[in-house]
Amino acid sequence: MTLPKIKHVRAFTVRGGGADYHDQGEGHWIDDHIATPMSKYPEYRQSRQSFGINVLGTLVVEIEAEDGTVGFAVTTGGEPAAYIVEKHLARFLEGRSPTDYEKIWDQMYFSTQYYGRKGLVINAISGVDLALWDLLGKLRQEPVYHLLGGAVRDELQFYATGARPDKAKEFGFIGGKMALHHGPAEGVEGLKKNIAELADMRSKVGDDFWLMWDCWMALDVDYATRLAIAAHDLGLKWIEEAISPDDYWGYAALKRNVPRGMLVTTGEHEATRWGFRMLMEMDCCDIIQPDVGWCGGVTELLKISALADAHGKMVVPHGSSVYSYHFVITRHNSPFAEFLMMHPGPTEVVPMFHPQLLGEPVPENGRLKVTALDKPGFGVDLNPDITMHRPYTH
Ligand SMILES: C[C@H](O)[C@H](O)CC(=O)C(=O)O
Ligand SMILES: [Mg+2]
Repeated sequence: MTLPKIKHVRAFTVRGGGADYHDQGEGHWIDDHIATPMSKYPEYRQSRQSFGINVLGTLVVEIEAEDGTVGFAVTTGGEPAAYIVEKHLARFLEGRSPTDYEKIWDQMYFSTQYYGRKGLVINAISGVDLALWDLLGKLRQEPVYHLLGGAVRDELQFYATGARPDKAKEFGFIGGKMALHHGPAEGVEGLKKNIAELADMRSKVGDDFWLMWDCWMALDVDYATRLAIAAHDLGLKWIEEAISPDDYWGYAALKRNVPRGMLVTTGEHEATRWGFRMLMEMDCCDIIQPDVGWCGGVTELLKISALADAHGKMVVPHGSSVYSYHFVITRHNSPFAEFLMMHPGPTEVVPMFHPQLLGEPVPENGRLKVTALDKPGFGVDLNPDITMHRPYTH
């Protein structure tokens, strides 16, 4: 079957939540004194927005085929990513068949390698790749998870990330991951406060509910080791992104240092098969957490996950909403998924990329039936009520 060729690629920016989920209003749990690599500067300790965590905003990529069918995707990247898509990447798609995603990915990656490889450029490539898979699904009238090999189970199971694992337990999630609030610059006092918060939450959720810590790259190996040892009796299931994503040697040391049974996880700020290969060959962690919108998109994630499978590692993508769900349901080594609680409290379950997507499924009782994904492409629409801006054209 010959599919219509790609006619046009467009890139837009959007502000306010959605794929740039750190772009939230005041009083949100996601910006409340969370430990970061910038916490050593007291003036940037209370709020991540103070050092610019939300400067980029959301990137929307639309790919229109000759028959008028439009695939789209959202990721983090905003205006600079829109420039890269319009001025550089679009040339590798227009006039081509949407079936040629391997060649398109290869050309996007190698043509930008001299200024790309990780970060913003790979976010832009991911956005294009996801929009391409959405288009392919729409043209073939099949959900993306069919195109990835089909479901290996009937439903997705989720853990929730947010400040209220006790609420997450009530909502039926299998675990709760909290942001760590105090980093090394807050000394022993801060470390004690961290442990007290974990102890308080453990007393609320009971012994068997998973509790995890997201350290958002804020620690060093020594602090992370001391924290892990202190948290062991409180049943901490995993310690996430404890140190800089560039410090593969530190992760390998941390994995050797943590108490038996505690898992080390990382990878949400890692990209491509080559970055993840490093994490695996150096035995840096137990679970890798690629963000589908930041690691290179679905085309690259398939390679990363095959590598992880061969290394006996689980792949539990970071956030990524529907882009993660359509992948996780197709992989045996992705036994559960993350749900980022975007309600400010967070005391309600709301769609992760609200308000940008329409029809975005949310877990019920911590689960999502595969049938919730049974729509063409990624199964979501762009909300026509959001204000989109197209800063560049080509
Ligand atoms: C809560 C974390 O600091 C971050 O905002 C989200 C994240 O890293 C995750 O969901 O994982
Ligand atoms: Mg994380």
